[in-house]
Amino acid sequence: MTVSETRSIPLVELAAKTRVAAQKLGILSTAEKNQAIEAIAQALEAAASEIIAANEADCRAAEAEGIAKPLYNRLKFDTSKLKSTIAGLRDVAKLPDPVGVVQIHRELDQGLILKRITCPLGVLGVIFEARPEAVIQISALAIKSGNGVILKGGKEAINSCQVLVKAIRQGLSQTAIDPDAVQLLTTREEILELLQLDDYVDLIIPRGSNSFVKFVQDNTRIPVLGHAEGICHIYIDKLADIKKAIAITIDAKTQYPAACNAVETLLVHQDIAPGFLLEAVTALQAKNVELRGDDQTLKIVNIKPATAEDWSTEYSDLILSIKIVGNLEEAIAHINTYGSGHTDAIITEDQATANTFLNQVDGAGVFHNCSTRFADGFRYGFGAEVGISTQQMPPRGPVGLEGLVTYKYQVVGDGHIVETYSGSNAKPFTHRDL
Ligand SMILES: NC(=O)C1=CN([C@@H]2O[C@H](COP(=O)(O)OP(=O)(O)OC[C@H]3O[C@@H](n4cnc5c(N)ncnc54)[C@H](OP(=O)(O)O)[C@@H]3O)[C@@H](O)[C@H]2O)C=CC1
Ligand SMILES: N[C@@H](CCC(=O)OP(=O)(O)O)C(=O)O
Repeated sequence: MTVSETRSIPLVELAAKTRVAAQKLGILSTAEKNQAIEAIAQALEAAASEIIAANEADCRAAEAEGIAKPLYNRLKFDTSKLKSTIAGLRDVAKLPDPVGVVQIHRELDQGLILKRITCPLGVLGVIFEARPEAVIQISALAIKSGNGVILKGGKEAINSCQVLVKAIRQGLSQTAIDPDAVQLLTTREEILELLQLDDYVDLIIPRGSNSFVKFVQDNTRIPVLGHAEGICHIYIDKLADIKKAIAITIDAKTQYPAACNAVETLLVHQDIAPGFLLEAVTALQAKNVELRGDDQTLKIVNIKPATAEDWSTEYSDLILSIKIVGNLEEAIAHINTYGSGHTDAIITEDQATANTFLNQVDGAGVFHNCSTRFADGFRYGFGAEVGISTQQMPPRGPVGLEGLVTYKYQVVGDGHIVETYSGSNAKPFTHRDL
């Protein structure tokens, strides 16, 4: 039985309760929020066997449905993943509180003081794929940033999500935070309903395909922070160190092929192509990567031909397309045409070439001589991430605590009026930063 089937109240009431809980949460102290995160960590540890059993049930069902191996690996939530996710949760508790940060403190005139102070957004609606650790990471980030959250995970992870949210709410019940601050939805129908609740939900974060993110944008008045697909590239420059290039390519493709920051297309400078490709293809095939090349590549190595569709495909699997380019400009043009603004890397020992790439590739992450798989909130020191924003406006890339707060301007005077500062005798502002 799903949570929605057992839910006794309409979604609008559930969202209203989340909003009330979030309003109380938003004004709690850092210590109270950190205590709540620790209580969740302990509740998850206590529920470990139930969590693992629920996930095993999800994995069995997904296997019976013939889930692809990389997606199965993303769904699988074993003891070691649980332990590392709980460690990440405790890392979030150690991070500075993103709420109440004074970003601007300025005297406008004597006794008239402006402050810009960060505050929570309110209630977040986060829709994500079948990745159980996302439940824990997003809940922790929401709590620490003072926000309520309504979660919806991928259908394959339904049992895992239910048990995890049950444990999180159980943990919260021992703390100053109302468990209603964290809610779980389980069906697509509920998402459609959620999108209409602009009186209760302040931000929708869809993690999914471009078409799903667009669907959400087209069907809600709530602001949307899109986390869409990752068509990530690695450009192997003519002055690349071949050893580094191969190690980075293998990592970016095979370390977690279903992740959105895995590489999908390799662009290779024509001058280095013969030497690099012979070695790289052997190494990639040894890791069971299926390779698809353009006409130039096929002249050097015996792999499948790529079609035009390959350049705009996110495989989420052990498949990699390869294209030979004449120069850096061609590589940048290809990425800016077919990429998804997620993460792209250049491998080169030439700093000037690297700088041109880092400046001219338009994306949330531009990397030099390292794997695209570093695009991740935990690895950036954010403790965890809500996901990786692929939109142009901030927050962009891995979204951590700072991406979940807004700010307000606080102005304190002592009877000050604007009339004093206008007209021919206008008093000048001091505009002095304090
Ligand atoms: N940038 C980022 O941080 C992330 C990007 N992605 C990208 O998302 C893409 C797809 O990932 P995938 O695993 O297939 O996830 P899906 O797109 O299949 O699912 C993601 C979530 O969206 C829901 N959903 C999908 N379509 C609809 C719809 N039409 N109406 C309502 N709900 C919908 C799913 O619900 P249900 O399961 O119930 O069908 C699930 O909860 C990939 O390109 C991946 O890179 C994924 C995660 C993070
Ligand atoms: N940052 C994460 C990947 C981001 C993410 O959520 O991707 P996805 O596997 O598409 O759900 C990681 O490096 O594992």
